[in-house]
Amino acid sequence: MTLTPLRVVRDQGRDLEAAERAAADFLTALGVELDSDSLAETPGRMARAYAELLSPREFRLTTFPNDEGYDELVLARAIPIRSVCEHHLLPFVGVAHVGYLPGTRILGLSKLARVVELFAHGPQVQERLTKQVADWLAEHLRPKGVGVVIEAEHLCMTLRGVRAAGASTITSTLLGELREDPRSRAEFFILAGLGQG
Ligand SMILES: Nc1nc2c(ncn2[C@@H]2O[C@H](COP(=O)(O)OP(=O)(O)OP(=O)(O)O)[C@@H](O)[C@H]2O)c(=O)[nH]1
Ligand SMILES: [Zn+2]
Repeated sequence: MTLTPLRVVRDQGRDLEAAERAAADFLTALGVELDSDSLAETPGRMARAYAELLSPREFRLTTFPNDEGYDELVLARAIPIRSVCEHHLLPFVGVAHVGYLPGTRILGLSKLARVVELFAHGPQVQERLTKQVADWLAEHLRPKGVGVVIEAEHLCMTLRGVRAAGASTITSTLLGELREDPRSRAEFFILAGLGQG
C-alpha cells in the first residue's frame, strides 16, 4: 500500500472575523438591514459557509498493486459534486463519472470521489475542474487511461442572469488509451451512461 500525501490545505491567509465584517458591509451596502434577531448572525454564517465551500479537505491517496492484472475499465458513476463558479461565487451542482484503465496499481474506490471533492473546493470553472481531476489521476496513479465527465447545473445560469432553468453543462477530459482508442473511448461513455461516445 502506498500513501501519497495530497497537498497541504491552505489555512493560512484565512481570517473569519475579517470575512464576517466584510459580509456585514456587503449586505448593508446592498440594502439588507441586519438589526433583526434573525439576520444578526447572518454575516458570521455567510463567512463560515463560504470558508467551507472554498477550502479543500486533505486526504491520502491509497493505491494497491494490481496483482490480478485487472485490465478493464474501473468507473465510479454519479459521484455528487458541488462547487462554486469563480465568476459569481454561486454554486454549481451535479454529478461526475470518473474512470481509469489500470496500469500496475489500482486505487481505493472512495478516492475517485475524494479527488473530485478536493478540486471542487475553491472558485472553479467546470472545464478546469474536469481537467484537474483527470490530470491528477494520470499523474498519481499512472494508469493506461483516464476519463472524467462532469454534468452540472450552474445556479448563475439557472437562477439569475439568463435564467435557463433546467439547463445543465457537460464537460469531459479523456487521457491515454481512453482518448486514443475509439473502442475504449466508446466503452467509457457507454458505462458512464452517456450513449455511444
Ligand atoms: N466556461 C464557463 N463559464 C462559466 C462557468 N460558470 C459560469 N460561467 C459563465 O461565466 C460567464 C461570466 O460572464 P460575464 O458576462 O462576465 O458575467 P454576467 O454579466 O454575470 O453574465 P450573465 O451570466 O450572462 O448574466 C457567464 O457566461 C457564466 O455563464 C464555467 O464553469 N465555465
Ligand atoms: Zn457563475
